[in-house]
Amino acid sequence: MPSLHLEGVSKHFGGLKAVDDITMVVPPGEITGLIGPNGAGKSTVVNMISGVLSLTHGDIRLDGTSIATDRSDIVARRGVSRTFQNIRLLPEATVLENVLIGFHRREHAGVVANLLGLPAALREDRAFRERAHSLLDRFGLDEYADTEAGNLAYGHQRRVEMARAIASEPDIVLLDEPVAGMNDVESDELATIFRELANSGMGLLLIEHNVGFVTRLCKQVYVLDSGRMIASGDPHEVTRDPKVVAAYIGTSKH
Ligand SMILES: Nc1ncnc2c1ncn2[C@@H]1O[C@H](COP(=O)(O)OP(=O)(O)OP(=O)(O)O)[C@@H](O)[C@H]1O
Repeated sequence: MPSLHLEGVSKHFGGLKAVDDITMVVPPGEITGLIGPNGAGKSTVVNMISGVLSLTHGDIRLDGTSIATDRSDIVARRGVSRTFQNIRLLPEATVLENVLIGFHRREHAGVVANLLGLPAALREDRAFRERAHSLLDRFGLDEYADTEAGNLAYGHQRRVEMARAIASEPDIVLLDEPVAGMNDVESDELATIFRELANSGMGLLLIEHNVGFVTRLCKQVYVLDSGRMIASGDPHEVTRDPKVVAAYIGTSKH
């Protein structure tokens, strides 16, 4: 399973260095954390990895191959998938249909075969539906398979987004604040799923405000503040680092 490397990555918006020369690794089979106060640059990092934003400097490599200039659909096809901080489901499509969209990367039968309804496409469709149901089951959503996604409670919508993100069996998945707005029971359930995904070999990058959640789950954590990487390493040590404490209570010098 490949790992993801960010090397000297920067993003400038005019004079603002939203991300400034950061280097980090997301290894396979592990949950890696990316934390930092509001405006630190976390979403900008995710947007650069996933091909939504271009880089000002630096390189992003997946298994040694640069993906830094790839468009977002290519990045997804190469095996890097993501969820969004603000849920992006098709609200009028059913939960099952939303998850089926996630299989796009693995579609082999081809667009023409699909349009003509040829047997290979039909078989693939059946296989995808079965897998989508088992994913929904894993996320405790199967009873909602035929419900319009927009009618689900917020916490359930977030789960649908995660099911869709892992439907393509990505090598790396970027989770942008997955437990925001969830209670402890819901976040514990997700923590179990995240551990299972990592145990299956997937590399997870967890972007979170909830430092306790990150500390419990991650082997390695990176801390951003005003675009700079101010600490990285074991989460228990990093969260005691005076620079990190200062950044979180807003006393860091910029
Ligand atoms: N498209 C943009 N144009 C100009 N500035 C931007 C743009 N996107 C982000 N920024 C700025 O870059 C900085 C980093 O923002 P970013 O959203 O990456 O932070 P964050 O750590 O994800 O914050 P939060 O935790 O609040 O989501 C902020 O100062 C933000 O205002």
